[in-house]
This record gives sequence, structure tokens and C-alpha cells, in this order.
Amino acid sequence: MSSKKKIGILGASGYTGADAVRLLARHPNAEITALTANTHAGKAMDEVFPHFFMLDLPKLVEWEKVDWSKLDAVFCGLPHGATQEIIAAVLAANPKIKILDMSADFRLRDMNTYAQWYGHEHRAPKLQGEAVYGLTEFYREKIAAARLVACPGCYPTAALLALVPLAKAKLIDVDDIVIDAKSGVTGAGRGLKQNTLFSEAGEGLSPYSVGTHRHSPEIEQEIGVAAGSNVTVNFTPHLIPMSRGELCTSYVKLNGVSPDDLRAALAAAYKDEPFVHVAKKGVMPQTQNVRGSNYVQVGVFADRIKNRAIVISVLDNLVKGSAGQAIQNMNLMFGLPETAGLEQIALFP
Ligand SMILES: NC(=O)C1=CN([C@@H]2O[C@H](COP(=O)(O)OP(=O)(O)OC[C@H]3O[C@@H](n4cnc5c(N)ncnc54)[C@H](OP(=O)(O)O)[C@@H]3O)[C@@H](O)[C@H]2O)C=CC1
Ligand SMILES: CC(=O)N[C@@H](CCC(=O)OP(=O)(O)O)C(=O)O
Repeated sequence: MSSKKKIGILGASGYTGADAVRLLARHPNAEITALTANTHAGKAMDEVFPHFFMLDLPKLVEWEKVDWSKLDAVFCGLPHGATQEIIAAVLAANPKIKILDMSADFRLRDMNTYAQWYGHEHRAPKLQGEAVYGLTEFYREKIAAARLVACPGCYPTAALLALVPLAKAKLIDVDDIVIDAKSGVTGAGRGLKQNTLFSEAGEGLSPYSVGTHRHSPEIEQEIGVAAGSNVTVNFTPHLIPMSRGELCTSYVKLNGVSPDDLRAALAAAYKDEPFVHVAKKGVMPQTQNVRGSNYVQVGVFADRIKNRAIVISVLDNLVKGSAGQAIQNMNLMFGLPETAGLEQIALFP
């Protein structure tokens, strides 16, 4: 009998689901045994994603057709809003299954904040109470003991890995943080949308959700935990013409320390981390350094304005920004080496 963990992927016909398949198919301790889809249900996976021609994968089916009692873990790459009831049903069918949710449905702990930003009451508040926020580097022990892990959004992962250690050590003024972020178009999913058409996204850089993006409260929640106070950040995302990758530029005010002190604090915080790399002074993080990999690179630069610094972080939105971080968390939940299946180096150029 195989000792591999039996894995299901909800939303395998989407981008995060497909990257989970790409990584799990070569994971030494995982066996993909169920894949679900909505409009693509009934198709073979390589009909939907021809780059999987070499894999022998289960057919895409509707989620109701899966026998969840036979699985050890499920990755969920469904749209936010559609996830809460489906996860509740999966857990009812198998209370022992481990859930790695990549959607936003279980990330916000405060139910009023959730309703305010997502436009409806939470549909599984009890499960929300149980969910652990899946930013691996800061919630390792809780993740290892959890049943339901709410993996962070791609923008929050990039911003929080740059800022949480600085907020925790009170090196920056948490009331004066400006985060300017850029994402490749896979961040918007595979479904057809006018703004991600090549003709509309291919030759320009577009800000969107200015002052209103739903990742603001998620970033504020976690910087607030680190700082021990309520925090409000300025966060502006942009769509940039590349397929995958994300770059966050965070402008911060220093609490009587130097930019070199920030870099030293980040280097100390991440010295034993397998996936977070603090760039040497003068080295510029760039999305090409992490494309296709679970690595994050963070760099600190002096601002010419006195008492300010600029922190730049990069990741791949489909790897450390979703499927990769979810696998990192799964490894913790099953007591496997945290890096299992995740040691790919960036695809460069
Ligand atoms: N893309 C990214 O970089 C990141 C995305 N996320 C989050 O992860 C989740 C998935 O994102 P992504 O993969 O980009 O999305 P996609 O739009 O690419 O894929 C969505 C998947 O969900 C399925 N689906 C849609 N509606 C339903 C439904 N009502 N019931 C069952 N299945 C449904 C789709 O099936 P079908 O194709 O067959 O219709 C598809 O498999 C989202 O919540 C997203 O916000 C998080 C971090 C990063
Ligand atoms: C480019 C783009 O559109 N990006 C998505 C973020 C993807 C993500 O992380 O979304 P979740 O919080 O749902 O997981 C957006 O801005 O909504």
C-alpha cells in the first residue's frame, strides 16, 4: 500500500489548482487522487492544461462526486464566496481531512470586517473560528496542529514578509506604511475578463481597486498582530504585463533606526528560513529571481527623504503566493520536511 498522502484539488481547472497539480505531481509524499472543476467537469486534465500531457491524472469532476472520506488533504482553489459552503460539506463528509484553502474565505478573523469587505455575512463562522492563517513563517506551530489553513493572498504574502518583522521589532512607524504592488495577470485567475485580455493588459500598467482593495484589511490584520495595535495601511495594486510574479514596494518611516538596521533585522528574522532570502545591500530584488519557485526575495534601500526607507519584496503569485505556500503548510501538517516538493530554482530568464 502506498504511504503517500491522498490529495484532492478543488478548482483544478484554474491557475492556482493547476500549479498545485504541477508541484504535487512531483512531490515525494503526495498522490493526486481527485480533481474538481465547474464548467470543465467531465474533461481530462490535459485537455484543459496540455502541459500535463506526461501525467496520469484523474479526470475533472464536480466536487459533489468526490468521495472525500478517502482523502488525506484537499487544496482549494475556488473563487472567494464559493468556498465556505463547499469546505463545510467536505469537512462534514470527512472531519479528519486537512484543508489548504487558497481563497480569501477564511483569512479575516473579524466577521464584521469580512462582511464589510466581501459584501455578505460569513457562511461558515464556526469554521472561521477554527481556521489558522497560513503565513508559514509566522504561524508554523499553529499550522502544524490545524485542520483548516487559510493560506494568505499573494499580495499579503509579499507585503507581510517584508513588514511583519519590522513591525514586531517596532523599527518602523506602523501608522505610516504605503504599499505599492504590481501583479502579473495570472493573479486574476483563468476565467475570461476584459482587463486581462492581451490587447488590454499587454502594453500597459494599470492601477485598480485604488484605496479599496480587499487585501488591505488582511494586511492590516497581520501587521496589527505584529505591532500589537490597530493599523491602517495604504495599499495600491497594479496589473502588469507578465504572466506570473509580483513585486511590492513598501515605503516606511523609521523609528530612530537606519535602513541598514532594517536589513539586519530582516536577515536575523529569516536566517533559518528555507524560502525567504534577504538581499545583500545594493542587490535589487526582481520577479525574475523567483519565477516558478517558492522563494521570496526582500531588499532594503535608503530613501533620500530623511528617516524613511523602501523595502522591496518579490514572489511568484502562483507558488509562494498560493499553491507553493499551501504545499509548505501541508508538509508541516503531515510532519514532512517543510521543503518537500518545493525546492525548484527560479525559471530564468
Ligand atoms: N491567481 C492567483 O495568483 C491567486 C489566487 N488566489 C485565490 O485562489 C482562488 C483560485 O484562484 P485562481 O486559480 O486564480 O482562479 P481561476 O479562476 O483560475 O479558477 C477557479 C476554479 O474554480 C472553479 N469554480 C469556479 N466557480 C465554481 C463554483 N461555483 N463551484 C465549483 N467550482 C468553481 C473553476 O472551475 P471551471 O474552470 O471548470 O469553471 C476553476 O477550477 C481564488 O479564490 C483566488 O482569489 C490566491 C492567491 C493567488
Ligand atoms: C491581479 C489580480 O487581479 N489579483 C487578484 C489577487 C489574487 C489573490 O491573491 O486573491 P485572493 O485574495 O482571492 O486569494 C486581485 O486583485 O483580486
